[in-house]
Amino acid sequence: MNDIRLLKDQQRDKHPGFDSYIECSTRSLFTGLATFSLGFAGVYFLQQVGQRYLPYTKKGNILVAAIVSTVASYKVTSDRMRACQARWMAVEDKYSVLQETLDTAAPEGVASKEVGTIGMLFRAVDLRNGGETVRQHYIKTNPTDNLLKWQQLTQFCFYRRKYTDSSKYKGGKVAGQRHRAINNGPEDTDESCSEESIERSELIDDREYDSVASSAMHVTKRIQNVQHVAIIQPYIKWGPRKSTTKPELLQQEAEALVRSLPKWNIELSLKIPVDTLDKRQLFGTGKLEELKEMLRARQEAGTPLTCVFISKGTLSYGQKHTLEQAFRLPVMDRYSIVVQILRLHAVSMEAKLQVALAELPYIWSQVKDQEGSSKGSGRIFLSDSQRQMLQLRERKLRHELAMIRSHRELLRNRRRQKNFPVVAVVGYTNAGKTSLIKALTEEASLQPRDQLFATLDVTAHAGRLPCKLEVLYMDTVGFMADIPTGLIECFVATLEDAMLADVIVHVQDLAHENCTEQKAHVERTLRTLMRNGERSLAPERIINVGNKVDLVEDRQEVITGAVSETPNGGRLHLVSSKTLHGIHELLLEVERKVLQVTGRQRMVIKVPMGGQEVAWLYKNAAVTETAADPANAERLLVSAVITEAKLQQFRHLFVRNRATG
Ligand SMILES: Nc1nc2c(ncn2[C@@H]2O[C@H](COP(=O)(O)OP(=O)(O)OP(=O)(O)O)[C@@H](O)[C@H]2O)c(=O)[nH]1
Ligand SMILES: [Mg+2]
Repeated sequence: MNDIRLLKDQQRDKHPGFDSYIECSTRSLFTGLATFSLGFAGVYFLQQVGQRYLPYTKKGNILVAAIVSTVASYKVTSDRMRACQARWMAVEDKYSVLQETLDTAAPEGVASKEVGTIGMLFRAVDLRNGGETVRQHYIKTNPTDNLLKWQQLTQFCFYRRKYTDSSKYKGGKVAGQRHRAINNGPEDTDESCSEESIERSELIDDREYDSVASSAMHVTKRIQNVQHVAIIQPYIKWGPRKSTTKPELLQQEAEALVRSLPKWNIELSLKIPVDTLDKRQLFGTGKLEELKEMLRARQEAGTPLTCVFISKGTLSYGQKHTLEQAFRLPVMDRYSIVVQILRLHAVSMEAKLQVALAELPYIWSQVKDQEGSSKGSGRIFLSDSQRQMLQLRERKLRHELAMIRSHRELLRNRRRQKNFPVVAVVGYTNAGKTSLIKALTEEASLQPRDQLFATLDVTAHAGRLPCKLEVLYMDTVGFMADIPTGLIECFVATLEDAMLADVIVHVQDLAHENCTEQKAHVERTLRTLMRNGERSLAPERIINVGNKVDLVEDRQEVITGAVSETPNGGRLHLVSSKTLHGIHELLLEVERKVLQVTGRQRMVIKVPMGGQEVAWLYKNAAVTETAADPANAERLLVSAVITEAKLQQFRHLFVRNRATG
């Protein structure tokens, strides 16, 4: 008995529509039974009424009634059962939109657990007829897709299974190369196929890992399907754990996170007061019932919800499980939504590896919660080999990242040798960091986007200061409050460059209602980062910039408020990266700070025409202008920005030589 219950629980976990399917089939059977009884009684009665015209015996009457009612009951039951199956299929489809995993118990033949993209289709239906049902279902649910596409997809599956069967963890470079070629399409096959890059791609494109990750977080690599999301922002109304940020603003941020994912539509957005964020079902029983009812009513009214986003940093396994059972929809938290955004926006290999590493603490915490809270059944329960896979993956990711970082260190040293002053641009996500760098450097290729975490790679962009000195602006990953530290820690290393920069520009979004809180959060994080780093957050290295001033021009109180919040008498530079208002003044300030912090000075040096001095200056200082000396035709006036050390060297090499010579 207990075994059956356990089996049922497992099925429930794997198939969210299981319960309603059982319910629906039971109803169908009873309806069939009722049809039989009523049909039998009805036909028998009619025969009795028409006895005069139907001259056969009572036994004959019973036989006719039994045949007619059996046929009717069979028809009703089978129609209803088919409807139940169709409903289950639809529910499975909705659920599996977020989970591309495939039942490991899939029968031999078409399916393999390596199949990713169409895993959800395989999962939803019986495969025993070689995928024919799948094909029918696919064509029915995707009327715009043709058979060709279906064939391509199945081929893709077969190839993937064929070439990825030799486990990536056992080596097998050739298999890996093919796997990668298939995975990324032909355009990627030209890429360098060095051992390192292949190994890194294998780490990123690991189907076995993907199935664990998608069941723990509901995240996927390829966001192809439209999602209909209900956002619920819980907030503590009273007490010491009450957030300093207004719930409306938290809710807005949650909405902005969802809007950062293409094809994700917000169908419903609510903020709900709670006593604590730690309760197993998060909300009070009455509230939970109300929410369940509301979501159900929405679904019935034709709003096709596909997931619920509870805007809390991390939900424990127990909370997630309870809420998923209650809502009958996948539930995501801030961590998993941010991971989904990061997966989407990660372009460089370093960013991809970092996102991959950022996912692991979450999966481990869910496994730990699950083991602590239940008997161990359920979706993300890990087998021993999956645990080993995760541990090995973590080690490999750390190793690869360390390699990339040592390369980054090399680049940093090279930059130092070249003596480029570095200006890091930091700030809350979406504050306009990329836009500001675009305005400062006039680099057309930069693409600011109205999305959270649009920039995930630290990139350097050359720009010229008004004195013609060349500087490097570093674009960085944005900060965000209420993101678990485990997630951001992985990106901290990319911020190392920013922390070691000569000058730090802190961009603030003046048009954002929560500007003050955002600023405080960035400063807190910077202070923590600096504590671990080599340099301090001295005020002379910081330039505070109030961006998007064009959006608040008519709201003087916003500007006055922001200016008065700037600490230690520091100035807040009001700019608009869009209209370029205030950009020139900001450049002058960057120049002033760069010269001050790096000990550089602007000077005009008289050197002999055609001498070694000019070449030396070009190599060791930033020459901004040269002109003939009006007082002496044999001399040249060289305007340069030069460090104190280089100036001493120049004096030592040329001035003393000249004096002695
Ligand atoms: N009106 C106005 N919009 C701006 C200004 N600066 C940036 N934006 C807009 O703000 C949005 C975010 O700009 P980004 O430069 O991508 O912001 P970011 O800080 O780099 O964002 P992340 O990389 O996602 O952290 C874009 O839609 C920009 O067009 C400005 O001065 N005025
Ligand atoms: Mg950016």
